[in-house]
Amino acid sequence: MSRATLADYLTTHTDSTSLQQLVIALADTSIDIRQDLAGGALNDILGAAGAENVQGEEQKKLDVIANDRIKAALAALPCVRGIASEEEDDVVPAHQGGEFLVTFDPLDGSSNIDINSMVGTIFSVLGSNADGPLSEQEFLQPGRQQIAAGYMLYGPSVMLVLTVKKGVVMFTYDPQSGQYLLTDDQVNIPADCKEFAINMSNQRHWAPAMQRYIAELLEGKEGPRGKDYNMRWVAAMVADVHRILCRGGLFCYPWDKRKPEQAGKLRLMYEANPMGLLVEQAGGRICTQDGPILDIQPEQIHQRVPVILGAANEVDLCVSYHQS
Ligand SMILES: O=P(O)(O)OC[C@H]1O[C@](O)(COP(=O)(O)O)[C@@H](O)[C@@H]1O
Ligand SMILES: [Mg+2]
Ligand SMILES: [Mg+2]
Repeated sequence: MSRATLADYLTTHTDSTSLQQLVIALADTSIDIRQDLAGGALNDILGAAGAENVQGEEQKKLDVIANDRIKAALAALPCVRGIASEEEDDVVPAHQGGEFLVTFDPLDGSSNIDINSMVGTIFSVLGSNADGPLSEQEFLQPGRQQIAAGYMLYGPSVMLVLTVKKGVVMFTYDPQSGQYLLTDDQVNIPADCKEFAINMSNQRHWAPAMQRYIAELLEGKEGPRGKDYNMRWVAAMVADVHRILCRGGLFCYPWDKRKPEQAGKLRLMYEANPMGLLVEQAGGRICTQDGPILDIQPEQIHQRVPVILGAANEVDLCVSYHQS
């Protein structure tokens, strides 16, 4: 059976050759990151890098390696005006005449590296008409304005999942041909589900509305929801969202009272917005307890948000509990 390559898909689904080049460049970096990961301890990629990122989180060696690979690949493209990364303190200028801004989480789920479990790279593409020196202000666009978004998932197989706002498609890396080949063009998140993902160890710290919503799921058939729910938690948003794009479900990373001043754990520009565009393009929903994430006007590039995403009816119900 002959399958479309990533390049074939891009040629037929976007008129912009520069966007095509940009996505191909990101795909190419994932092949290098895959090689880094494949050697594991043999490649000396495990463990801490010995530094913290701007958000005070310990950087793993692979956070830094992946960040440097993606930064170098994007900086080489004339269409890229600037980048913002979870692992960079400030926005990084590339080419002043470039039309795209790229934000990314070079390695999501980095606590999984040392246990040889799933990780990924998440990216978002925004436009810019600005000229003159790059500013952080240009990046502060609501998620709905994204031009494209996606992720590469490094699991038993390597996958690239993409939206150019024409639905969501999944490609699987074929080591024999060295190409990403189209393996799913019918990605859809059903409105109802029987599976949820949340870090239950934080339960006692959540807002009462979130505690009530999850408690009712746990009551199963005997409770108000009248059905049993299964639970999963990979500790890498990229892998949890991938499961939801494959077989439905709900994912939450809510606000918690240990750090009341911090809106949530996940990053708006590197995680929530790109995943949000994918989820909405697949028919799902993504919200904070107050409403749609893709409508949030960002105030700064490293901003965090609480996240409730996946099956539309579950997201709506969970949000409604916070409003009563
Ligand atoms: O360890 P916790 O609190 O369950 O958090 C897991 C969450 O943290 C994250 O790993 C954060 O991502 P990074 O690895 O990019 O910092 C999410 O992917 C994931 O959902
Ligand atoms: Mg992350
Ligand atoms: Mg990361």
